[in-house]
Amino acid sequence: MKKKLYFGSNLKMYKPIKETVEYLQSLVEHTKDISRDEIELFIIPSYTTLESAVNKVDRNYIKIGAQNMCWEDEGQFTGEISPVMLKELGLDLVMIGHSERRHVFGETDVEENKKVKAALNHDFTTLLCIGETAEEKNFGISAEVLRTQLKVGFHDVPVSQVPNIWVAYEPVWSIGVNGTPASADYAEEMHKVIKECLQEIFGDASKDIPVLYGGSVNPGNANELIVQPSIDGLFTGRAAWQADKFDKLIRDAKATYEAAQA
Ligand SMILES: O=C[C@H](O)COP(=O)(O)O
Repeated sequence: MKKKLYFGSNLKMYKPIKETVEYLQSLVEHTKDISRDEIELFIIPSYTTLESAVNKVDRNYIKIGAQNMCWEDEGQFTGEISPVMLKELGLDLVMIGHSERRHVFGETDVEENKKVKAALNHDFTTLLCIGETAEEKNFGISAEVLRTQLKVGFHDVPVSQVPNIWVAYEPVWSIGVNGTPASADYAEEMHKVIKECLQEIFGDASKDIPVLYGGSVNPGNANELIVQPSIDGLFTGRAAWQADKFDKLIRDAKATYEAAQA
């Protein structure tokens, strides 16, 4: 059966307001003929651009999200942004536990769990990012690491909230300018581990949770990744930051997936 494909990008700490809005508007123009029953498209720009982005971009075509969020509604948390503040902007989704939050800023699985629960309780689509480091991979404990991140990250999350849950698998060693993309076989193997673990946590309801691959996705590997049975979408950084190039990557991947289903 043909599944809906998910394509998204995290803009990290790139693109100020004007550039972000132009990029989003251009991405809408490029992709608006592709049925949103067949693809889900989302972009996660920096905080300072969000108000302009939600006001100036047609969100029938693109969901817009935040890159991080505090677990408390308000309080003595200098420098943090609360779910209430993000809700006020009318955002669609919140990303939790991106590799750079975990490994540059030291966030823990327990903190990600608090954020996941807060985001779900505020009715955001909640994208939990997980992934093992190179060292963990070398020790042969990738599956154990992913299972831990999922079991702690979704601890105490009721099955009723599954419709708002997305997961991105981004091996830390595959991300960014120094990253090495995971092979399609390796990514598929890890996605299977993730789907089995989600089944343990949420039962059959977990079948509706999209699991996206991220980490040096590019025009050279997107097609072989998207045809893997356990990969539901591509979470892309650098290769998505020009609207015309991202549009082409999406169209090529979609066509390759459809050809493989025929
Ligand atoms: O959030 C996106 C990931 O960090 C992937 O970034 P990248 O495609 O530039 O490696």
